[in-house]
Amino acid sequence: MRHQTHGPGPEADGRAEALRLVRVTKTYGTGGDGGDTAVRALDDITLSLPAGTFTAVMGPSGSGKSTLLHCAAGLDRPDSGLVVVDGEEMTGGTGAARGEAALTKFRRTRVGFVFQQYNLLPTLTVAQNTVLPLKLAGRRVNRARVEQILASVGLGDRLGHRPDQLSGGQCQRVAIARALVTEPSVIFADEPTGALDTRSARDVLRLLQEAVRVHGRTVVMVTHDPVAASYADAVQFLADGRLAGRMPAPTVDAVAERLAHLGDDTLTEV
Ligand SMILES: Nc1ncnc2c1ncn2[C@@H]1O[C@H](COP(=O)(O)OP(=O)(O)OP(=O)(O)O)[C@@H](O)[C@H]1O
Repeated sequence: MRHQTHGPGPEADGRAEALRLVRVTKTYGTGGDGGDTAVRALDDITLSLPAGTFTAVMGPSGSGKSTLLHCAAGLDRPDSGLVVVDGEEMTGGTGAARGEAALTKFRRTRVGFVFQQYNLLPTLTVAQNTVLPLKLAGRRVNRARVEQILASVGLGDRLGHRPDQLSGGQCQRVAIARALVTEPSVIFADEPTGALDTRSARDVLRLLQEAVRVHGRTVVMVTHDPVAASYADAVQFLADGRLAGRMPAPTVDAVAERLAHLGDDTLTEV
């Protein structure tokens, strides 16, 4: 089954580039290249995502998905290579790298996040959690606009509730509203449906599609679930820290089949 977004596909010409990674490398641990304890989580990743597209990132455990997301989102710094968001270099391993404060400011205006565990502040209401990124950025809060966004994620009647009064699916919908409120170029979602039941997961995935189709955002989502990936315009596969193919218009079966053979491909490539 394919979950169409009805938006333009990622192959459409003439669209701005929302995210570009150029030769991004990230190694954890010490020992340098070839060292015993060093793990090369990302190995020379070059990737371009057009604006207004929904991409799922998939691969075996340890293949570098979270590291890719974190480096692309400016939550972590690559050792080398460039990350360009909305035409502007966010960070790099060279002298062009931004300072921490500038990077934080850049993140607040250009990117949004949706995490598996929602990351809502428990003492704040739904409305307060949603406007938090605006407050942190010192931006004006347009109350009507916030209410409109919360209504669009089905929480128009829950503005005063706190996270412990909500279901997991509702919490994730608050997180999506929070990611939309700053009107970022790119929304990064790390296993956004990992803690949800099937129905809540479907609602969240449809909202991510709407973020692309209605709000014009670019969504990059890490997932283990072929069903979740089938909501995206394309799947980018990773294996051993390297890109391992791209699948446009993914179906559940095709994604599952490709995942099952990712290791084979890696073997035949070396
Ligand atoms: N902070 C860290 N310190 C040391 N090694 C790390 C760190 N973070 C990740 N790694 C290693 O880097 C590699 C890639 O990890 P990453 O978490 O990006 O993979 P993943 O594909 O997201 O895995 P999973 O699907 O299990 O979440 C793995 O070998 C992992 O052990």
